[in-house]
Amino acid sequence: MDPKSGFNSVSRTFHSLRPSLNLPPPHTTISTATYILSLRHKSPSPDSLTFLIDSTTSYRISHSNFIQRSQTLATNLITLHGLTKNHTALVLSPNIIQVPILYFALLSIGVVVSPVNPASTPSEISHLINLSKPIIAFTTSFSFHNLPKLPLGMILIDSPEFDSLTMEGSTSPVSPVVNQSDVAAILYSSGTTGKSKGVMLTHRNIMASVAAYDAVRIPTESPAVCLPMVPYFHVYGFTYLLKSVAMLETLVVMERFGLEKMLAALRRFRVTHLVVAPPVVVAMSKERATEGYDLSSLKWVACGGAPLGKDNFDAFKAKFPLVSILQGYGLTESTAGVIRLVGPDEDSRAGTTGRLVSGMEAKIVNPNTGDSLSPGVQGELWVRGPPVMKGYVDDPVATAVTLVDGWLKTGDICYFDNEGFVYVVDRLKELIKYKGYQVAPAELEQLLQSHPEIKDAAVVPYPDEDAGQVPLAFVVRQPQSSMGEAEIIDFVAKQVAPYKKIRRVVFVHSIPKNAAGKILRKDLLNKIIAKETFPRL
Ligand SMILES: CC(C)(COP(=O)(O)OP(=O)(O)OC[C@H]1O[C@@H](n2cnc3c(N)ncnc32)[C@H](O)[C@@H]1OP(=O)(O)O)[C@@H](O)C(=O)NCCC(=O)NCCSC(=O)/C=C/c1ccc(O)cc1
Repeated sequence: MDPKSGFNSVSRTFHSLRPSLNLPPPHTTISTATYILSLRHKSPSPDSLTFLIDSTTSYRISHSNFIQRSQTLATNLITLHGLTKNHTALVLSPNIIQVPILYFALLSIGVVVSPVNPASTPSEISHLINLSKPIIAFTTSFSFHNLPKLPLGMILIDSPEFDSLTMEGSTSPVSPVVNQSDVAAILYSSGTTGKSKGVMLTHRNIMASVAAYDAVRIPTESPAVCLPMVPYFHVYGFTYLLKSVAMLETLVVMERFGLEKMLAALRRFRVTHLVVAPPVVVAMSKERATEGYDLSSLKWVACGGAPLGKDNFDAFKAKFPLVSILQGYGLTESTAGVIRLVGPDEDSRAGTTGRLVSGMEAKIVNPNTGDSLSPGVQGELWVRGPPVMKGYVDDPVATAVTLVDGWLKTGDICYFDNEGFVYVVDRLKELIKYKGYQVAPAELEQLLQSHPEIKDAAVVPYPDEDAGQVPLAFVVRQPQSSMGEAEIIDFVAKQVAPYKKIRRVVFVHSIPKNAAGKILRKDLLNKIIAKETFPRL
């Protein structure tokens, strides 16, 4: 293996250059929660250290109180609500202080956590429920009306009843035997096409994700104060908050993004680590956007979920030269970040998303020939290692297409340089990334095609300065139809979560397809970008 790039020219595989993972032997019975608690002894901070701060009320929960509450909750969920190992619990909530307590409690008793975006519509939620078959739901007073009845009902986590469940009753931990190979969480991803799929992540997958942070942990004089401005219902926020338990960090919890609210919280709580998707970096970099805010505590911005353009990186660095931007790359299917930049030494490398995290291998594969390619050559990124998912729930076909001999085919076109840094250059899979969220064109196309006045439709990613990409629809109307753009946008908006909304419509006479009937999305997109106008094609 070349020690500089990590490339083995015989196996044609890239290997991680980071320190190795510290995981228990795979057959030991241990839950993610117990594993995370075992990592905490490495930190010098006392247990009385604050773990959670509600950014609105400033209410605080210490690390020791967090553990106590999640253990009390776990016991009560078993004894009072009949939850047992291998049940699935749906969690429909924005980022509120109760969510980390709930996740940790469920993981400790082997109940499968299944978090869902609370902005989802009832029909989207029904689809996810059909996949993961939860027995109980945990939600808030704002979202409960979107849920159907489940066998063990629902618990409102923003209620006094939930507070009692976390504080009253036995604190003696209940510990069902949990195998590392047991499913710990089902998160949702579009995969490469169509409707959402349930991604099964095992306890070991999540342990590996936390262990990768642990392997490169940099000792700090005072504990990190982190503000994850990403949703806890996606894998990025989900794993970030778990690693913050392991590393005895402080988490500032903010329910919804607003630039000024976020800047005020950064200043007030002396945040050192901000965790975001690119639109937040773009918003902070704009002229005068941060005027009047003392952000001198900020040391690191972790940025993932979508690529951060070089111009955006440069604009941020010009404004905040002392803040390190550490990009990362990961998928729900890889239990979040599998490629990351680490430490201040690597942050000056604009354009790269980092190096393979501990324990990972990768290949760059020519999508046409299947050949594994060398450093400097572009191809599809395949990754293999302990955080790679078990598979998609009840979907052996999609699983077999995506996982080949343990290799996860990412659908992203990348290359490695001679020092093991990865550059993401294009996307093979047909996905739109709106503000770091996945939007599957096929799902929107099916909705459009269900309208009686629409004869055919295609949806493509259209570049957008603030959101990264927005869904743009090409629509062929029925001959007598005179429906307009607003009507079409509204028709779709009523049926999908807001991040999936169609943002622009172009009327055309036909949709270009190949001989097999596959929409030629790139052709449509290229025509429009070349012309920069929206003519009838
Ligand atoms: C903070 C963002 C960037 C911006 O927030 P926002 O502008 O308020 O928008 P929202 O995303 O909250 O909501 C989308 C839309 O829905 C609307 N909305 C919202 N909730 C409502 C409501 N309850 N009622 C009504 N309207 C509403 C909201 O107003 C907004 O409308 P619009 O302005 O038209 O876009 C937000 O979009 C965001 O957190 N995005 C990140 C998503 C994310 O975590 N993606 C990661 C997926 S997993 C992954 O890729 C992992 C990568 C990874 C990589 C490296 C690692 O090391 C680790 C991990």
